Amino acid sequence: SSSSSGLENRIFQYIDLHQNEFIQTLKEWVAVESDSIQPQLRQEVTRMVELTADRLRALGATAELVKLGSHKLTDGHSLLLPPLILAELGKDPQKPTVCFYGHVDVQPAKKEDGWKTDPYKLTEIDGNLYGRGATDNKGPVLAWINAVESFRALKLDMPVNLKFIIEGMEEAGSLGLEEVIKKENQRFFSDVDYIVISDNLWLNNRKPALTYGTRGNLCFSVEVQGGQRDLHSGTFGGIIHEPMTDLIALLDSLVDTSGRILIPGVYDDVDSLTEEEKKLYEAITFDPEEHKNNSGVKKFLYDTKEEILMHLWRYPSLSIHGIEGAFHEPGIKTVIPARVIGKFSIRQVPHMNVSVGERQVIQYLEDVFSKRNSSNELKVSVPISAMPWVADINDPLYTAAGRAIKTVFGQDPEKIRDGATIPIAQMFQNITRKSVMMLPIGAADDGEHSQKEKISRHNYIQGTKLFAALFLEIAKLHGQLQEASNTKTTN
Ligand SMILES: C[C@H](N)C(=O)N[C@@H](Cc1c[nH]cn1)C(=O)O
Ligand SMILES: [Zn+2]
Ligand SMILES: [Zn+2]
Repeated sequence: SSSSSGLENRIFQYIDLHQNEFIQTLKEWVAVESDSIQPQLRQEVTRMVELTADRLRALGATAELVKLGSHKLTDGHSLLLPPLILAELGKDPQKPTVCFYGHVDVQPAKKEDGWKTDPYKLTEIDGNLYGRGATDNKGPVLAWINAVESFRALKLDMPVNLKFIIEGMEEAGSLGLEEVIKKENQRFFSDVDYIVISDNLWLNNRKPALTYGTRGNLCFSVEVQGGQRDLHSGTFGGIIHEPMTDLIALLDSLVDTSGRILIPGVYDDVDSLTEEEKKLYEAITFDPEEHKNNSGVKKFLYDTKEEILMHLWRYPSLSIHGIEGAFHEPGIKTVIPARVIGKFSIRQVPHMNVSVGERQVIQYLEDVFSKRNSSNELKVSVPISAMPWVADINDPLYTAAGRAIKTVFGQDPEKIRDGATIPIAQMFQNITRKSVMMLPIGAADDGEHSQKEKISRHNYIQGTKLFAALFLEIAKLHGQLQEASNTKTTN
């Protein structure tokens, strides 16, 4: 771009010339089925974490693998968590220290789910790189690494010190991470100035974004247990309370047809809408039609840009995700399942409280269940509770990122929130008290968690440039801040 310096142009040229190598590494990473949800794939997640640590070490970083212990599965078994990477590159006290957070685990994906390509074989079609984890989050993690690699390959001094915190359990709620952050607050995080996360998407396909808020996620497992084994529906159908019927009634009691959550008290702590906030929504560039096309559905619950964005960002939603134990194969199996587990979650918003939400939901489910006079047993558990996050957009870190975006994309960023969750964001902010920013590089149509997940070649490569430009902007900004604080002290 015309606003970039000679140094930036050299780096950008290097990145352009080496793009096929960067894509090859992404291909190798996508080939690892590092699905953190399915227990039988846990070894692959650990392998992916180790691969990432090796890559960081090849950059010259020190990378420590921190053990996170184990967690309990719904069947009562314990499973080891993959280790967490804490890595460091550079310790110059004159330079600012930027900590990058990312994850290398992925959501489950099978070809039979309806993928047109093998989800674990990165495939380029019309400039898009399809594969599980391409955008969520292996592509952005690699883009950051590629940016560092470019400085090193050109034998350029890194303008900032770097730290990396890379995990393998984000998609399962970042299990074990909070304890490490608390423990490391006085050590690993003590000299960190800024924390950057790149694990969400732009709001449209062309305009880059800076994200200052996300929703939280409170996940529930609702187990209904009848007898000890599945039964023939001809021999027992009509004379017992069926667990699945109870579960469907419970799940059906959660939201109405307009998407409103029916659990009493759920909306009590949602921030009220101010006139000032309303204006923010009016100014945002967002095309509901384009968003609808990205989703593949015929109609949204809301029509206007403002209503849609508010219901994604500042109002809670409840989604039903699945039922364990139910017969789901093709054909009919005339069975009455003995034990079924329904899974749903609430995307919480500021200033809803996680423990209050838990209590409200459990109380409501118990009330609905007791009215059914069922002889079955109900058990509700909360496997994941992730808080919503909001940051101060006026923080200097956002200024630096805005400048880097302008340099690489030639336009100012859209300042957005996101309806999804990055469990660690609010924890980082609450525990470390550092500036936290989300700087996405994926476009709105990247299809995170879907059967068409991709990152475009363009966004992957421009994203790599963006991170390189960010290092330079943070260093400049830090110099300015330092100078300003020195002048103040002298005066
Ligand atoms: C936005 C991010 N890439 C993501 O997909 N986060 C997950 C995190 C999560 C929440 N509950 C369980 N995992 C998400 O928002 O679903
Ligand atoms: Zn993610
Ligand atoms: Zn995800």
